[in-house]
Amino acid sequence: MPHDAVRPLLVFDLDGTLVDSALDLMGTLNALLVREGLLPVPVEAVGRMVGLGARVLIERGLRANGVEPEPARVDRLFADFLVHYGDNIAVSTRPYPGVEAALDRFAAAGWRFAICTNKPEALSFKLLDALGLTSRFDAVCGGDTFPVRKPDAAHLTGTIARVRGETAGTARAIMVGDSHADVAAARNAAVPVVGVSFGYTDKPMAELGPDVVIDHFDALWDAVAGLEKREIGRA
Ligand SMILES: O=C(O)COP(=O)(O)O
Ligand SMILES: [Mg+2]
Repeated sequence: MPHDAVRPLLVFDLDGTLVDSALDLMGTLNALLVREGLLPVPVEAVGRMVGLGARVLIERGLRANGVEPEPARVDRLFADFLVHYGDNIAVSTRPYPGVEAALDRFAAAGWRFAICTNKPEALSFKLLDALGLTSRFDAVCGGDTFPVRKPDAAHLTGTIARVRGETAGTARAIMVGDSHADVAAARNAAVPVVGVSFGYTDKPMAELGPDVVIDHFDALWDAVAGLEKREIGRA
């Protein structure tokens, strides 16, 4: 197996990419909205609500009710969100079909894995623990791990540096994500990106401009092989 610093690395987004968490995320949002005397939002709205972290999710839930989000109210609801969602984080949430088989296949070929998510870091660990996935990842970096988050490149490059060390660079790292924030972070960091078509986005993934789109985790191997070939051709 090659030296750690040059081992290839898959960096996964979490919500809508590795795990289908829509019911639990929207369930917590709706519990909070109803508690505030507001209307719940339909689960189908997940595509235009999730992707920029819990705070933005709460703001969008308030706006969907025609309420301008005041910072103090968002702070209070964010604290409630952490508790309620933390207690219900894996009621319905499961990995997408084929995730574990794909991880097995890449791991057997020497790949390492990391998570770069806008979900708060503690909740990300809690969810991965509940699903028995934590040990698969060499780094789990949430929306509050660094001073910036996706779509900022530094969230992705910081995640890669956690795995490889500060000086190793981004060669042979590939991002896998479901939203605009993922594609933009990857582009900003000059890292190739696989877009999944089954996650949470208000625009079709193909329109967000990833290098390649997959419809199922079974297609990830060939998609990554194609990107690796292209990168080698370019080097
Ligand atoms: O919590 C969110 O809004 C999004 O999380 P993600 O970055 O894992 O998609
Ligand atoms: Mg996502």
